[in-house]
Amino acid sequence: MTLLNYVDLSNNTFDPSPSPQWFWKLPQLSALVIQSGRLYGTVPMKLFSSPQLQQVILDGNAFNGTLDLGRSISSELSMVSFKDNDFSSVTVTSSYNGTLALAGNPVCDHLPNTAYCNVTQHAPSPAYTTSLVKCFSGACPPEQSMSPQSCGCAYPYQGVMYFRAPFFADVGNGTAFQELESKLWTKLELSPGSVALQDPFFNSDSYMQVQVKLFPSGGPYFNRTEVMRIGFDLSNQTFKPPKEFGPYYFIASPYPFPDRNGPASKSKGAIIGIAVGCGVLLIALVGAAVYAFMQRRRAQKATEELGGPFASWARSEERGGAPRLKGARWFSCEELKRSTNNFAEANELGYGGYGKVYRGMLPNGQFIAIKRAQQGSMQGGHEFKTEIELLSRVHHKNLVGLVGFCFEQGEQMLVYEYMSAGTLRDSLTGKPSSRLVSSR
Ligand SMILES: Nc1ncnc2c1ncn2[C@@H]1O[C@H](COP(=O)(O)OP(=O)(O)OP(=O)(O)O)[C@@H](O)[C@H]1O
Repeated sequence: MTLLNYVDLSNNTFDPSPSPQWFWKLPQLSALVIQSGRLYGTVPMKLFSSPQLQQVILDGNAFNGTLDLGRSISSELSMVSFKDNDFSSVTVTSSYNGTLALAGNPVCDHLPNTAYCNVTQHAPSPAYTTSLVKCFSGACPPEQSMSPQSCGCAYPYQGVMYFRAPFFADVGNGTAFQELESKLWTKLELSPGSVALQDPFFNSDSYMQVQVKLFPSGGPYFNRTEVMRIGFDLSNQTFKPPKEFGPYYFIASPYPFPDRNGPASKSKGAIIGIAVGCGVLLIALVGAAVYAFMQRRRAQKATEELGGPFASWARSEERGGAPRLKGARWFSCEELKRSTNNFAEANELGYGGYGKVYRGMLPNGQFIAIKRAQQGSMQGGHEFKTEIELLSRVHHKNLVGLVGFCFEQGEQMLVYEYMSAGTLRDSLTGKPSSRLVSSR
């Protein structure tokens, strides 16, 4: 606590209370600001003799009785403001040369024309703004401003300085603001005159707000390092303003670096880098497309080499490869449909455990018997393959030879040589064989 030098407790909802003891027990205190703090009673005289004290702003409270600054007023004290309190009298010695503001106290009913009671004493002159008269007139493009040093347009580093408790209330105080300008360009290592201050005013928090513009000296822009350095010095309050400005904080505006303004302002190196990168990417994409195309062609060729049925077999089968057949071939469903006139009823030869048996005729005139598996007798692909491999190997004069098979579109069909003489039973019973009904 003893190290506190700046106290601002304004606008809090404290319980109404008299002046706290610590008011005059903080040896380092330089500014005491409690506006609308619900304080009442008398103000202890000791407060004003605190050795470091420069500023007392206790507006909007309910202090009453007599305001007595005492006889040993701190030589540092320059501002005492008790506006809108209930003081009925005031005692101040001639040794005090600073500002005393008492507007809004009953005492001013008796002393309306004194400087203490002048309501407008805070703004006696127009707000200070850095002069550009030597630059004649002339407008700058958006985001640029005219430098008071070179009179040229440039991109300033700018922001707002908030002085929380300046020791003066006159926003037209040219001497103070010129001192601030000079300290800014000196401490921030800028060219003399390259600082512009604009329209200082007291905001609703009673902070003095000043728009600050700092101009580059070697061109229209600051570089990143300079912006970081200046921004750090102001934002972290490494920069110390003249004493009468008191404590402050700084809110910077974003800086419009040249690379934000589009590709035209990008460096040559960056453009070359981007172009090379795009070229490499394009070559890689073309290479990938050619490779994919070649792979597809190879896959198609391999499929064609495998042959229709075996390719189909390979697609539908996970286990095993194409069947190894002897003298039997693959038929497409379409081919067998045509040969039986779309499996016409008239071409049915019989019905066995496997399913219906149809008579058919191939385009070369060969008759065939087609055993078409019905739903219940369908085998797994692997079993079907094993069966046709086995059947294709069996050749005997008393056995019907396997001509081929069909395995696609959910069909399993075995194609045999057609026995025109019918079955053994037919021969025994003397039943004649049926006439072939062909689609042709
Ligand atoms: N190669 C063929 N040539 C002419 N007709 C045939 C031929 N194979 C079968 N058939 C006819 O189809 C009918 C059914 O034959 P299929 O061999 O399917 O029955 P199956 O003799 O009961 O034997 P399985 O029970 O093993 O299927 C036979 O009765 C016959 O009339």
